[in-house]
Amino acid sequence: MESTMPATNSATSSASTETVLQVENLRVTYGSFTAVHDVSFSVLGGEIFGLLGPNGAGKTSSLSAIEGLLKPAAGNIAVGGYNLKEKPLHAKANMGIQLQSTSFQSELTVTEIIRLYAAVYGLSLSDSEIEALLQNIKLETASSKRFGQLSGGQQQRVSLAIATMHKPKLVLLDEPTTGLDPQSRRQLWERMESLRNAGHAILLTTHSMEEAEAVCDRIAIIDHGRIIEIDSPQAIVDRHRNDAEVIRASRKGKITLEDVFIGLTGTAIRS
Ligand SMILES: Nc1ncnc2c1ncn2[C@@H]1O[C@H](COP(=O)(O)OP(=O)(O)OP(=O)(O)O)[C@@H](O)[C@H]1O
Repeated sequence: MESTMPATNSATSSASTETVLQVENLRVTYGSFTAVHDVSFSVLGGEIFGLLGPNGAGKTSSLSAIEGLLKPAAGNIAVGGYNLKEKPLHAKANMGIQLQSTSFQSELTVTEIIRLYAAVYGLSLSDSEIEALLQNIKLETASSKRFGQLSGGQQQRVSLAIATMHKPKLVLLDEPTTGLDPQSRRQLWERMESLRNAGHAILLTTHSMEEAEAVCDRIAIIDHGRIIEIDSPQAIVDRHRNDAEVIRASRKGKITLEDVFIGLTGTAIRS
């Protein structure tokens, strides 16, 4: 079993001591197939934590279990101190889940969608609060545009704003920047960092090593449903820079996180 205690490193300096998400011995099965084997990790307030892994490694299955969308075969998940099994409503009230853009009604305007989801969270937002929210995501001039008319980056910003409007302790993002251009990706990274700096815990899945290095304070590399490394990106690179497989994977004369990732998970294409 991996240690559930975060390693100490300079990248986690904004992290608080509050464990916002605790995952212990999580197991997810589909029939007789075990997709996630005894996965354990924790995420602190003020920390961005990334789950990295090849296709089919078990990232989405782990996230879905944490979101309460699928029932784990075994293990414990606690959010904000509330056990998801025993206090599901309390645990879920502490989570903000970024929905895919396709989940939103494309014919509604941005303001209508924000009002709709505010109501779902039991929030009543005044016009000036909605205006402030739109300003915050630089969409003040797009309030009456239909959601379907927004660019991918704008849709992602609305989606993240909705996921965080009830100020959840834990924010869950499944491949949040896939398909975005570099400008939109940078803006989203800045939003994540400001959430982190405001004390939220952020758990994201990503295939991007660049993203992991740029924004994640710590990462877990998951392969075949098991965590094989957990630490800050730099500490993981430093720990494996002399591994023969990592040196073999190196392409640019210096060891990158991607080289370590390939060295640890292999070069075989996953289904
Ligand atoms: N509903 C399902 N029924 C059966 N097997 C499933 C189901 N969902 C996922 N799996 C399998 O579980 C394993 C983990 O899948 P999961 O989607 O969690 O991986 P992932 O790391 O998110 O992959 P990707 O990067 O491709 O999104 C894979 O082998 C996948 O085929």
